[in-house]
Amino acid sequence: MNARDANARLVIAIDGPSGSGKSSVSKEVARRFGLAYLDTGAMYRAVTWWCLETGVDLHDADAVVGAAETVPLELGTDPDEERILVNGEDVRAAIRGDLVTDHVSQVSTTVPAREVLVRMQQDIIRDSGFRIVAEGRDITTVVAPDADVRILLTASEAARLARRGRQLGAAASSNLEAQVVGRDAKDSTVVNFTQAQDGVQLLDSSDLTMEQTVQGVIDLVIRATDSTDHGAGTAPDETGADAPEETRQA
Ligand SMILES: Nc1ncnc2c1ncn2[C@@H]1O[C@H](COP(=O)(O)OP(=O)(O)OP(=O)(O)O)[C@@H](O)[C@H]1O
Ligand SMILES: Nc1ccn([C@H]2C[C@H](O)[C@@H](COP(=O)(O)O)O2)c(=O)n1
Repeated sequence: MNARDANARLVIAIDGPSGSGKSSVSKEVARRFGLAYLDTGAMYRAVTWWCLETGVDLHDADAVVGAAETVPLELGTDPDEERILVNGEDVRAAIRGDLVTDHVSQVSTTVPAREVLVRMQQDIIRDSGFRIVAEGRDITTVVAPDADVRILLTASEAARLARRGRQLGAAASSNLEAQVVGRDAKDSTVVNFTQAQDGVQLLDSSDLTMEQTVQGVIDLVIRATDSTDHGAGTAPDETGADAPEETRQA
């Protein structure tokens, strides 16, 4: 398999804790390889929003599973155009708000609800023609353990808190540490996204810029998929990233 072949299967699975850069990096990697992009965290958030909206008791596991099974969710996979509709309503902003962020772990720690969402995620990966970057907490281990490239993207707690603080700016909650570190602690009770499992490559982005992290992922993809391309570390399209390394922009 060659990552540059536009028809070849290429499933890239990326897991990691909150604020490690999964979404931003995955979207950019998807653009450069011409792949679809799946934000599985958005699915947990959308189900949480739907439960809150329809008065589902988040402590009632059966009701949460029912909501996961019936949520009228439309999720796009274009890395250039985020599309998340629930019951026809655009929920992109609402699902990132404090209310959903503070409650989402109640859905993500309901194991039978996870099973419903995992099946949906596997369907989306299949429907992409197996040409997709999927990111979350259990993609490398549960959703797509057979992915062509499996990466655990980490960053130190300090780096993740600083990034999330910068990202939210004035909108940052006084609860930021709980929203990042506390949420990871809750989610870690049902999935392991802190240690790389066998066959999963660890990429620590604590001291890397966004571009260096994107390039780090691209290098891992090329190494995993093209044995003749070791060390080339070049991206696959006409953006200039395909040029020899020394001619590319930093
Ligand atoms: N290597 C990096 N260096 C500096 N900033 C980064 C880096 N990677 C990501 N960021 C920034 O950190 C912020 C958080 O990144 P992102 O939302 O992609 O994280 P995430 O892992 O998807 O988080 P979550 O799982 O909570 O959604 C963004 O503003 C992003 O631009
Ligand atoms: N595969 C996944 C994706 C996400 N989650 C949980 C973890 C988070 O608390 C929540 C929202 O994710 P985010 O948007 O912050 O990436 O969903 C999960 O358990 N498994």
